[in-house]
Amino acid sequence: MNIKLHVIGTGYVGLVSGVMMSYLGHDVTCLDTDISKINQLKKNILPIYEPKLAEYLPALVKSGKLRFTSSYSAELQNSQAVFITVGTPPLPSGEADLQYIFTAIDNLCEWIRDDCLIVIKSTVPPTTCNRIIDYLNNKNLKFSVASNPEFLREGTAVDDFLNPDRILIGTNNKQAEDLLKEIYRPLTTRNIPLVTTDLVTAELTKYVSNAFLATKIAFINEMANLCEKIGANTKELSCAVGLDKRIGREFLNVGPGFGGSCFPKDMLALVQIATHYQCNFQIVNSVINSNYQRPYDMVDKIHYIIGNDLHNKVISVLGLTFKAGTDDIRNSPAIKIIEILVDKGANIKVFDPVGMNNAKKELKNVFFADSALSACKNSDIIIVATEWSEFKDLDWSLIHRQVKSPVIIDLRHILDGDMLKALGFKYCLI
Ligand SMILES: NC(=O)C1=CN([C@@H]2O[C@H](COP(=O)(O)OP(=O)(O)OC[C@H]3O[C@@H](n4cnc5c(N)ncnc54)[C@H](O)[C@@H]3O)[C@@H](O)[C@H]2O)C=CC1
Ligand SMILES: O=C(O)[C@H]1O[C@H](OP(=O)(O)OP(=O)(O)OC[C@H]2O[C@@H](n3ccc(=O)[nH]c3=O)[C@H](O)[C@@H]2O)[C@H](O)[C@@H](O)[C@@H]1O
Repeated sequence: MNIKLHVIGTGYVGLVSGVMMSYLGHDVTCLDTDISKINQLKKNILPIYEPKLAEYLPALVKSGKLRFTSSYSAELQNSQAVFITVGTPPLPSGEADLQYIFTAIDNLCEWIRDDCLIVIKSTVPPTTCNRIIDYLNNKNLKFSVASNPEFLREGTAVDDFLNPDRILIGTNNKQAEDLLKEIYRPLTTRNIPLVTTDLVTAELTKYVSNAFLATKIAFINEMANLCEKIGANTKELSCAVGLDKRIGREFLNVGPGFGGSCFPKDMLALVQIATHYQCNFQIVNSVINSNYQRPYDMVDKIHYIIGNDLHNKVISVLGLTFKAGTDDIRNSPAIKIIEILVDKGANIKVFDPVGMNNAKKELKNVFFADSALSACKNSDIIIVATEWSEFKDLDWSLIHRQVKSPVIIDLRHILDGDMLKALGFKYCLI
């Protein structure tokens, strides 16, 4: 059965969810108050870089099953469910800022029909849905509210949407549950697990999942520090440890620390939630502190290799986004490392295959090269900060001839160290 839906917010989650729910057969209107984004989308231009998404957009728009708008209007009266996917950034305290959620709710209420289901897909602290219900009740409005947290990752969002490990829906009434089950039926008929819970359990599950994944990363990064001192091979260690099914290989890749718009903010929000309920979260706090320290450790390593005085040193940084496959630089460890190095007086040359435009808005006093090769010219040290696969395929022999000093520090463990050493590079891992 095709269902009429609105998706509020066309960011990394809203746009993917809107496009893909339309692909599942529903009639979807994506609404964002950012007019420039909507104007681009109306011309079939994606305002974000997300692999595969562009393959779906034009045909769905042409078929009339996917529409874009920048205004809350009477068109909302057609919708049976409205998914809210606006941002929930951290306040200075770390608590999630819910202002965008409540603004969206205020705007919606004027238009949606009485039986419309409001679905919160944004990551929100437990009890938020109940708070929304109380807020609506105080205005004498009786809309149903459901929680449907999203687990997709940037860079693989389309595949993650179509093949999730689970779909999670939190509801407090059967009609809401049934409608959400119907919306996801094209996926659940393929045996994708659908978990139903109450509202607060669904909301908390999202934070616990992100916190567990972030903990795995911080844990292996800490172990990598020991590997380096002892002379153990971190990559082999991660593989061997991860082969234990109880542990699992995923999220054991050593790197410069976790970044992105979610892990860092959700860890802070979880601590705030725990504190509110007088729970002392020692593990989560340690993970936050350990990850905060990580870029500084990376800079110490650079000092160790090329000396304490960074003035007159040319440092080439390959990769600016918080991970490969996205143009998102929010909380990117690469950006943090560069900022620390700039403060120390280093000359920084940078290149990223898709993140340059976003980085230009953020980074000051660095040289933006137009290719990886050009970024590496006359370099004293090359830092690989994001795991873009194209960095593996660079002409390293040519780069070797053009650097001042042939040193590479591979923060992502993606390059072929033996090949680079054979070319004459000093190849360092973390
Ligand atoms: N980025 C990701 O990969 C994932 C994010 N999440 C969660 O999803 C939520 C959204 O995250 P992103 O998509 O990254 O955010 P984003 O910042 O990319 O997009 C949010 C969008 O909402 C729009 N917006 C804000 N207020 C609005 C309003 N009142 N009406 C209509 N549009 C409005 C903004 O213009 C923006 O386009 C957050 O809670 C996040 O934690 C969950 C899973 C994955
Ligand atoms: O709530 C969210 O926003 C999303 O957050 C993460 O997705 P995302 O941030 O897009 O990307 P990840 O692949 O999880 O990477 C996060 C960070 O951890 C780092 N990472 C990841 C895996 C690893 O083994 N090592 C590692 O350092 C990445 O480089 C990146 O900086 C979760 O994986 C998603 O399930 C969740 O929906």
